[in-house]
Amino acid sequence: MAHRRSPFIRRSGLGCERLEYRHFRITSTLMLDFSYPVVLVLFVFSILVERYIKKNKDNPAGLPLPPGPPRLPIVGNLFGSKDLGAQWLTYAEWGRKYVLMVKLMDWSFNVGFIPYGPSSMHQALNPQAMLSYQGLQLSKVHQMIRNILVIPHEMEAHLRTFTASTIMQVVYGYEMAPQDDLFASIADRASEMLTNSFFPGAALVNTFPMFQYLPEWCPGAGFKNLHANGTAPQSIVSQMIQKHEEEAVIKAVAGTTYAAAVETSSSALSAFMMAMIMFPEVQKTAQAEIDHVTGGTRMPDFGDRESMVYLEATYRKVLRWCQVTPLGVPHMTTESDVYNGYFIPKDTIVFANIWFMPERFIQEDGTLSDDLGQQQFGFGRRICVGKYLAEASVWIAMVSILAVFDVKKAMDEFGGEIDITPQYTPGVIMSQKAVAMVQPAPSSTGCGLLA
Ligand code: HEM
Repeated sequence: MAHRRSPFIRRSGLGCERLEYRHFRITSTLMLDFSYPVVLVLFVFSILVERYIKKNKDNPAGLPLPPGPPRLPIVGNLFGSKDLGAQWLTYAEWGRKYVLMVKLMDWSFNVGFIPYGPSSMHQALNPQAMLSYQGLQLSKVHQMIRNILVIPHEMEAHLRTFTASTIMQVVYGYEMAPQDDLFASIADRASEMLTNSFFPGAALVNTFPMFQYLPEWCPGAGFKNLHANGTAPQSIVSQMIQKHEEEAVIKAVAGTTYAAAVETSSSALSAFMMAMIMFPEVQKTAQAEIDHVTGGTRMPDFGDRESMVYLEATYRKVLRWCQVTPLGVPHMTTESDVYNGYFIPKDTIVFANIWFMPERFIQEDGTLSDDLGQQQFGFGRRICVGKYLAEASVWIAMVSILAVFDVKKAMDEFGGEIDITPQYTPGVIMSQKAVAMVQPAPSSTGCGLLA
């Protein structure tokens, strides 16, 4: 039976490289003695033989691979996506055609991107711990509001600084400089490389372990000094040091957390700004609710969250409307497995395309599920550990911005509104380039509320 590979299921890039490298070496030796066509035939033949032997060993029953688009020898469907900038579109199309992907979610993949034992991280980010960060989050969000007021046209930078400075404090206990922080810029460069390297087609290493190769000067390496002089504020890193975790583990956890947190949270906030520009009536209703709860005389606080139903609905809708990680985070099978009669080879990379599947909110009996739209934080035991922190940060930023500003389209030099074309960046985390402008809302006293 002809075996075709599912679009969602790709061989590990590393596995392919090893295979190609081995054959390439054989090829180059043979090229000294034979003509090119002979070498080519031998090359392809050797691959087929190796695959046949391996397939029979791992899959003695000869089960088929899940259905998928036609694939090329060696590279599989590496180049199959015609939307390399928006892979989730192609994968959604393939999903409808070939696989009901949501069912694959039930798998228990044992993916170990990072040595994830440390309980410190889970303790530091669990719902109870969130109370201890509220003061920090409020101070960071108020700083952001002041920054927006001073330099309103650098909106994206302000959103990013807000998320980065909160995370730096929580993870490293490090107070970032208000602008151009050296460590933040180094960490951002590393994060950018990481988020662009998830897809098997990407040129860079496609898994998290790259963080263990980060040079000493990257965040994660400075913690020894902090510890030595005993002045480190409480943070995930300092707690791990106190528990005598291994240095490599601390680095991996800290670096991963920073990378996982900053881009995602600021992307969600960009989507919020975009939504406020595109749906001004929603903005007005949310602002009216905020003013009703605060009386327009103070900044909103976490204690107001339960009273702001419309804002809560807006928050949930924004996160669903613009899936920050439309393909989730790829997981890799550590063993060969069989699912619904299909053979899933070891080292297969599996994507969960969560980009647009309304069906996930409908139960088998046709009624709506009580899913609150949280799939953007992943699934199963590797679900986003920073979910509660992210929710609190994104919510407080949204409510604070709306309490103080009206969000509008930016103006060009002739005073005309600049139209918005939502654009998504490729990679594992997508973000929108919102062309936004803010001005103090008439209903509030602007930054006077922060005094
Ligand atoms: C809107 C913001 C965020 C979104 C949409 C988001 C989304 C995700 C997703 C989809 C995953 C993969 C889950 C899976 O493998 O199934 C993930 C993992 C992770 N996230 Fe987040 N995240 C956000 C914010 C944060 C924050 C603020 C932190 C840290 C404070 C964080 C830390 C992590 C970590 C450490 C992992 C890896 C967990 C593991 O592999 O076990 N994330 N996130």
